[in-house]
Amino acid sequence: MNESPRGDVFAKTGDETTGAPPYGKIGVLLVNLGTPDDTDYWSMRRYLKEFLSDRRVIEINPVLWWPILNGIVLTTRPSKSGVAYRSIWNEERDESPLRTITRAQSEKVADKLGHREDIIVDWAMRYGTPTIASRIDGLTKRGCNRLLVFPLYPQYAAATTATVNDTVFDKLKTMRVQPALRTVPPYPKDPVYIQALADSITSHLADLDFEPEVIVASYHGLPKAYIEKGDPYQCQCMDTSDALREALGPLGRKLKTTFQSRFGRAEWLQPYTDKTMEALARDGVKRIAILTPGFVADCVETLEEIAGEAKEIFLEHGGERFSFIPCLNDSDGGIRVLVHLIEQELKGWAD
Ligand SMILES: C=CC1=C(C)c2cc3[nH]c(cc4nc(cc5[nH]c(cc1n2)c(C)c5CCC(=O)O)C(CCC(=O)O)=C4C)c(C)c3C=C
Ligand SMILES: [Fe+2]
Ligand SMILES: [Fe+2]
Repeated sequence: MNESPRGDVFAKTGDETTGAPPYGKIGVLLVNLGTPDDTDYWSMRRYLKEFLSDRRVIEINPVLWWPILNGIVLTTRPSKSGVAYRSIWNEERDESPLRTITRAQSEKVADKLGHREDIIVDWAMRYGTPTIASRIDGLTKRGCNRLLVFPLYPQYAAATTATVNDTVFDKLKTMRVQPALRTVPPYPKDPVYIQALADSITSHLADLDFEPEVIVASYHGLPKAYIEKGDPYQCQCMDTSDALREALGPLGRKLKTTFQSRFGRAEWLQPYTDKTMEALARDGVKRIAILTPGFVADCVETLEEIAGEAKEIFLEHGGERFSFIPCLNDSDGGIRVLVHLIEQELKGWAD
């Protein structure tokens, strides 16, 4: 670790006479939500336990939540979620799509910033591996005394963005020599992000053999109570949809916003995606396309819940054509968004 009392006096490329580590680089750390290491009961349970023990995610009093989590959730949910993960698992690499795509994003962003020898790009997961702490250790060992953390969420929720930042701050608390720190803020209306979404919709629709009557923008849900406590998440999702509608021109009139992935019995943000699928089909809508603009990478929530389950619901209730528009992932447009935001946040550090 970079914890020598010599701190800032290290030479840029390391000190050959004393063996002091290199110094003077900027670390960029992309962080997504996380993912289980495997789909069996115990791997799923370990992952869900870490995730659902996070007080930024489940805000119920822990004395009340602990017996529910250990008595009900962790006995039933791991098997159910394991089935969902198995249906989308990347068999070739034996890992979840979220991990494959996040790694690819990190590698492509590193390529794009390759002309900058002082920048090192890496990735981590908030839950599961690679951990944020291990990757901060890695970056500081490689000479990063400045760190830009990028929580991969366009819209801010305490359950996602804040918990990534908390974990970074917790790691820094343990370090004698801390790197200087910046975090990438949410970017719900960023023009490069909005244009990339609009382009991905128009190019996807151009390849379809049908014209959708409705285009659904489905965001991950959040308990309504969290919004009442101050999360700007719902407003930021609406901001994204409004900006996207404008960027799409006349096609934008077809755009409808919904919220997916309700968890537990409390009320979550509405309209719910699954109920909307049913209602649209019952109202006679036959053809839809659906995108998930709040997800930077495809994952179980988009590939299984939307491309799988939501499609089934729509078709079962009388819909005829359904097309899922993938996340921006490591597409040229997706990487352009990430690089643009990184360059914007590095101003003054790396111009
Ligand atoms: C994109 C933003 C996300 C918000 C906001 C969010 C809030 C949130 N999620 C849960 C519960 C679960 N989420 C699960 C998976 C999951 N969630 C997000 C993103 C957001 N979550 C992603 C990217 C993923 C996919 C991870 C992957 O590996 O593919 C799961 C696990 C899957 C399952 O069992 O269904 C749960 C559980 C809560 C409670 C919450 C807000 C309070
Ligand atoms: Fe989630
Ligand atoms: Fe889900």
